[in-house]
Amino acid sequence: MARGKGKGRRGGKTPQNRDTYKVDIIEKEDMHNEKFEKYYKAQKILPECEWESFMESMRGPLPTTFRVTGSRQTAALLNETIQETHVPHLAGVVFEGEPVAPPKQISWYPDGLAWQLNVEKKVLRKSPEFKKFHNFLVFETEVGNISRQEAVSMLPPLFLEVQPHHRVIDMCAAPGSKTAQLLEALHAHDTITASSFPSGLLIANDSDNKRTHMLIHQSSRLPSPALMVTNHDASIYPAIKIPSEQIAFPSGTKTRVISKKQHQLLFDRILCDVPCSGDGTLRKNLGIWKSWTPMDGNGLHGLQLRILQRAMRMLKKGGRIVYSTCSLNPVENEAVVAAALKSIPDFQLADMSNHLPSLQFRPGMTTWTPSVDRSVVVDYSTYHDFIQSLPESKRADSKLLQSYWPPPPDEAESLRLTRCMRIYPHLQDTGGFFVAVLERKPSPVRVQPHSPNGPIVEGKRVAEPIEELDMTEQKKLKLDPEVGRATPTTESDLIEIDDAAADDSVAPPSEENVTELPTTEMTTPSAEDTPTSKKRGSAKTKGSDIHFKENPYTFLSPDDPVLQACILQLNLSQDFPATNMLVRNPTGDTIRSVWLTNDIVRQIIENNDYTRMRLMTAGSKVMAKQEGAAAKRDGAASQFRILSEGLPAMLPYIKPETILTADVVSLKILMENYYPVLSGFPGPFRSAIEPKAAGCIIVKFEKSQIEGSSLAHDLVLPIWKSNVSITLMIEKKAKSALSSRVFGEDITTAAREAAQKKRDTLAISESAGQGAEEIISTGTPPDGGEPAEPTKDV
Ligand SMILES: C[S@@+](CC[C@H](N)C(=O)[O-])C[C@H]1O[C@@H](n2cnc3c(N)ncnc32)[C@H](O)[C@@H]1O
Repeated sequence: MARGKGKGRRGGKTPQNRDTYKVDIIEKEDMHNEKFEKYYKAQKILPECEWESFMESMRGPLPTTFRVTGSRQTAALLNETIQETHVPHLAGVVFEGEPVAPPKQISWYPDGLAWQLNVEKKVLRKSPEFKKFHNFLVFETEVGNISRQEAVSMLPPLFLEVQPHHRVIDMCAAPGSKTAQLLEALHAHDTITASSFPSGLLIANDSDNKRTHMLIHQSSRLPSPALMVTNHDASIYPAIKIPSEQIAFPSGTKTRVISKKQHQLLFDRILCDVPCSGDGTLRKNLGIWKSWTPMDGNGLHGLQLRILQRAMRMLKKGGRIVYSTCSLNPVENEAVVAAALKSIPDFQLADMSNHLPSLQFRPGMTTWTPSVDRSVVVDYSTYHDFIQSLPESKRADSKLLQSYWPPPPDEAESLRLTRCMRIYPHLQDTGGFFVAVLERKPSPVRVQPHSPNGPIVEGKRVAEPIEELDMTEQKKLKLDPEVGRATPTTESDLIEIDDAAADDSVAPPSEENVTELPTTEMTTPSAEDTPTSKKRGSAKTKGSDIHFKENPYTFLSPDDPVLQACILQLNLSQDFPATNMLVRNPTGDTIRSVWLTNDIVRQIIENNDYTRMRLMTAGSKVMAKQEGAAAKRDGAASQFRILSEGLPAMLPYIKPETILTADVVSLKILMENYYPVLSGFPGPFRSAIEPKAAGCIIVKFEKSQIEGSSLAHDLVLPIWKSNVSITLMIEKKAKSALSSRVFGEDITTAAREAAQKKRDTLAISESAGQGAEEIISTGTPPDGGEPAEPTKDV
C-alpha cells in the first residue's frame, strides 16, 4: 500500500501498480470501507442521487477490455477479423440458459480498436464459442497484437495526440501499456510490412529498476529506433543535452550560424501517469477495500507535484502534458494540478471536453477538504483554519502541506480546474480515473502571412524550423547573469538553458535540474567522436552514476567490417543510416547484437553520459550473430542475421531486388520443418535461392488464398540459408501465431513436438518408466549442425 514512507512512494507496490491481473479474494458483502465512503461523500465528488449507483459499480466486476495494437494498418486488419469473424460467431451464444453478449467496441476509442467483454470466467472456460475466442485472445496477446488494458488507462495517450515527429517522455511508464500506445502513435506511418523511421523520440522512464525490465519487454513488441528506456526518479529527471541546430539567418545570399553548441532537449509531449493511491482501481484491486485511508493520497501528493513540475520544466512552448491518476482523491488530482499551475507560469489547462465525444466524464472539482488524519477529519476548509486549530507549539511540525487544500474560489476559477476530467465507474462501466491536460503557451512568433523567407521572430527573420531554440529565453539569459551561471554575449554563444534554472521557487532539491553549460569536454569533439573514428562511444560528462551497471552504448563506425558485410549481404541502400548502429560494450565490438537508432536517439547518447540518464536500452535491436558451428561451417560472409522484430525497421533500406519472393506453399514447408532441404521447395523459389550465398536472406511471401490457407497480405521474413537447407528465423510463439492465422492451425514443428511430448508423457506414466528421450524428436538439421530453432533475442 502506498502510504507515507516505504516502497509505495518511489515506485514499489502502490495499489495500482500491483500485477494488473491479480485480485485479492474478497466477498461482495465485505466491499465496504467506512472511511472511503465518509471521505468521498464529504468531498461531494458526485451529486447525492448518484452515490448508490457509484458504489454499486465500485463493487461490481470490471469488464475485460483490450486494445488491438500495432500501427494503423496492422491493427485494422486484425480488428476486421474480430469484427467479421469472431463477433458474428459469438452472437446468440446461450450459456446455462442465459444469453451471453459478444464483445463490443468501446464507443470513444478511435477507429473501434478497443473492445469490452462482460463475460464471467466460467463462460470463457466452458462455452465452446467463447473458449475459442479466448484462445484467440491469449494467442494474439502473447505475440503482441492485442493488449489487455483497462479502458480508462487508454485515455491519457489519446489526449496527448502524439505525432511521429514529436519528442515525448513518459515519466512513470512501467509496466508500459500507455508507452505502447505512444509508440504506436509515433509509428502511425508504418505499413503492414515496413516500419517508418519516425524523426521523433519516446523516452519511457520509471524509477523502479525491475519495472523498467517489464517496460523493455512490453515495448519489444513494437521495436522502435526512436525509443529509449531510462530508470530515473522522474521528479529529478536530468536535463538532456543535444547539439543545437545550426540555425542560419538568411540575409541576402549569406547565412549566419547562430549556435553550434548544446542545448537542453525539451519535449513536445509529456505523460505524467504518476504513482497514486489507486482507489479508482477498487473493482480490480480488491485489497484496497480493506486498507484504504485518506492518508494514502496525502502521502503521495508531494511526489506527484514534484513529478508534474519537473515535466513542466522539460516541456517546449506550445507543448502538452497529460497528468493522470487512477485515484478519485482531489488531493492527488486537482490539488496537484492547481499547485503546479500556480508555481510555474505560462501553463493552462486545455479544454478537451470535445476530444472524445462519446466519453462520459465529470468536470474537475474546485473545492474539497483534505483529511488531516487517518480517521477522516475533514473539518478545515482552508490550510489557515487547520494551522490555527493546532497549538502554537505544534504548528511548525505539521507535515500537511498547504497545497493539499483548494485555491480560493476566484483562483480555482481562473485556473479553470473544471477542465480536469473525472471518470467514474458508473458512467461507462469502467474503473475510476482522473486526467488533466496542461498546455504551455506558445512562443510569441509572428508569422508574416506571405513571407517568402520564413517566420519573423522578435523582428528578425529566421530559418524554419526554429526547433526549441527559444529566442525569448535566450534574451532573458543575456539580461540575467544569475540564471544558469551564464552570460552569453554573442549569438554564437547562445545555448538553451533549462528554465528550471530560472525558477528556483519549486526546484527539485538537486543539481540535476540545472543544465550544465557546455564544457570543453562536451563541445569539442574528441578524436573518438569524429566521423572517421572507428568507434563512437556515449559522452562521459560529470555526474556519472558509478552504481549504474548497464553496459555502455557504442556506435559503430560506418566502415566497421561487420557492418559493411551486412550492408553487402543485404544490399542496403545508400541512405541506410549506418552511423546509427550501436553495440552494448565499451570497445564497440560486434559480439552478439546490434541496435539501430534514429538521429535524435544517437545525438542523445553521444551528448550525454548514459549512466547519468540511467539509460537501460535504446533503439531497436535489428541484428544478431547467428550462433553455432553450422553458421561458421556455412561460410557466410556475414555471420549476422536480421532479427524478425528488427526487419520492419531495416526493410525500407533493403533494395527490392534483394528480396526473394515465395508463395504460401513454401511458407508451409518452412512452418512444418525446422530445416527443410532446398530440393523440397517449389521450382521458382528453389532456383532463386539455390545460387544465393549462405547467410541471411529476406523473403517476401506473397498474399494468396488457396485451399487450406489464407495469407491476407504480403509477409516479409528473414531466413537463414545453409548449404542445403533453409530455416525461418522467427520466434517460436510468433511462428505458431502466424501458422494459426494462415493455415487455421498450429502446424509448426514445435507444436507437433509439444503434442508428441504430451502423448509420450502420458504413455510413460501409463506404462511406468520407459525412456522418453528416445522418442522425442531432436529437430537436428539435415546439414548435421546443431538444432538452432531461433529463440527471441534478449
Ligand atoms: C501508475 S503506474 C504507471 C503505469 C504506466 N503508465 C502504464 O500505463 O503502464 C506508476 C509508475 O510510477 C513509478 N514511479 C513511482 N515513483 C516514481 C518516481 N519518483 N519517478 C518515476 N517513476 C516512479 C512506479 O514504479 C510505477 O511503475
